[in-house]
Amino acid sequence: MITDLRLLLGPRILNRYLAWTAGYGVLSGIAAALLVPVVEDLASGERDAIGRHLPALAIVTLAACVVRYVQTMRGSAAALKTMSSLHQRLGDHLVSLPLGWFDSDRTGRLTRVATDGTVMITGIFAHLLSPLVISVAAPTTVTIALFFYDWRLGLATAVSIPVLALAFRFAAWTLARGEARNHAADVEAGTRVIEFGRNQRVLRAFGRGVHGYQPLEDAISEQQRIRRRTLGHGVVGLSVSGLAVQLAVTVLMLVCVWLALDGAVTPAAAVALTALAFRFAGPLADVSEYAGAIRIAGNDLRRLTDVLRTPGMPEPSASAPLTRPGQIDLDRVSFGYSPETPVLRSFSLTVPPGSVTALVGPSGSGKTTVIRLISRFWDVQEGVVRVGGVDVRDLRTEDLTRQLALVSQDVYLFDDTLAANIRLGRPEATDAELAEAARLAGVDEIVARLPHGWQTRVGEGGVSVSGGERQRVAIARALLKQAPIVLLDEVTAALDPENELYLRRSIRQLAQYSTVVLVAHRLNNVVDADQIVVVDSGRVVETGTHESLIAADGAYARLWHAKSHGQGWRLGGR
Ligand SMILES: Nc1ncnc2c1ncn2[C@@H]1O[C@H](COP(=O)(O)OP(=O)(O)OP(=O)(O)O)[C@@H](O)[C@H]1O
Repeated sequence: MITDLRLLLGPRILNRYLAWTAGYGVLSGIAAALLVPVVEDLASGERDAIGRHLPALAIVTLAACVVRYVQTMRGSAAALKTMSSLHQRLGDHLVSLPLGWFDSDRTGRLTRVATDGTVMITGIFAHLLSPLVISVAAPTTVTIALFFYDWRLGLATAVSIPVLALAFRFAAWTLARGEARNHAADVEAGTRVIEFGRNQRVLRAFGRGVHGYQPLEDAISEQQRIRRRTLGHGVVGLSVSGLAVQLAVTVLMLVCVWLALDGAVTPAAAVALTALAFRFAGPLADVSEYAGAIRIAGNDLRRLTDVLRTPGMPEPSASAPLTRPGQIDLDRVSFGYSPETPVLRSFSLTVPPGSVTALVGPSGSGKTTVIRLISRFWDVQEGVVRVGGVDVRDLRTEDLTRQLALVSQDVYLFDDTLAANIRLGRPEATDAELAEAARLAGVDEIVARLPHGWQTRVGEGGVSVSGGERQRVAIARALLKQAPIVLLDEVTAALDPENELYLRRSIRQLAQYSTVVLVAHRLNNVVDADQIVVVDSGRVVETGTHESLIAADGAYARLWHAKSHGQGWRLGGR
């Protein structure tokens, strides 16, 4: 865990904090140990004796107060730094991860880590680490001091330490193991709740929204079962460690009584030593709880640092200069989402600057994958993808995204106003530019219909506007961005004639200053393209204009005729 904390805070801050905390623990142990000679001095009845150890106790107590102050301030600073840097570092790192990393299970775990996990980790400094270090440092100091009074008492204390350590380890282990199980169950239940909320429409359409959704119910009952079991195990662990502490105190008290009866220590010292034995055991009783809580927080910390250690896609420190602005090349690209199932095989394609290129082909042939590779959501396994003449791996993410505007079929709108959602493309755009993009994409019509016009919030995911309208907003985003390359991934698939009209108008506008790559199912949307690329089973099987491809009477012509006869997609005699 310390290694994980170092990764987050840097070694200097953490080591200094630990040193101040241990220093406070040692000083408070010394202060407690000094009580024995002070009590002996008082019991001696001599006036002069009072001044023998009292000043030392006062100095040590004062020093402990100062160290405690510094230690608390450093703890708060470390907690604040952790809090502020956690989300920042997590966010920075997440954007460098390939999109394949974000499967639904990981998203559920990430949600937990980014919310409860970060709070727990911040709490390590505020509530956990310092009591734990103090609970260990103070009793260790007391044990050493006890050796100075009487080696038998020191020995009894020292012997009890490994027994107590074993009991604490056991308690911490039961708590942490239980938490790991709880965490897995919480993630599963959380993921199912999100799925249930997001997919209400589908569930209701199939009559499952009202009568319950079995995977969610199963996940919740499993979560409850695991929590009950964890609670039981945790109680056993804490009881064992509590019992061990009581046993240690009893043994130490018996040794004190025995030493007093034996005449080895005065009765006053025996009373003070008994108090010291309690001082030794008191903090230890808390150790198992702190250690358990620290282990639990440590689990969260490990999950977070696991995310931070997941290698992102490598990035150069500076982007290579663009040699052919607006051009896209895929040069003998091979790619599969998993190594055993290749999706693109030696795929080559050149999209000249300022042209409109349409990718067509049967479902699952790899068209969307081409768009994703151009956007560098994944890295290719073989070959090169070039944007503006440069390998996308030689461009920094911000430089690559500046080159591209991507509109996909499943548009996500943020729960904000329409204006804010469109401005996502280019926040610094003027109001006039925003209005023009909105007009071209037909968003102004939506605005006129909404109760608060431009200021209407569209709800999470854009629930208060229709699918076709969301599509228009996404097109407006792309228009406003004025990127050199626009990628449109099956944007026409779910559009009614009115929305499609706006889309065609927008594409014409985009084509005036951008290279446009369009994945299309409806062939009537591609007839005007400068270049039509027919993709089948991850390969380019034909390239040309609508007329030349019809004349060639190949795969495209078959598609075209099949469509004309309402037979759907079919290529290469399949
Ligand atoms: N994230 C993913 N993980 C694993 N496999 C994927 C993923 N996305 C797509 N695939 C698979 O890759 C293949 C190509 O998918 P792709 O979406 O590129 O095809 P497409 O031609 O765009 O299909 P469609 O026209 O139906 O959208 C398909 O077999 C698909 O199942």
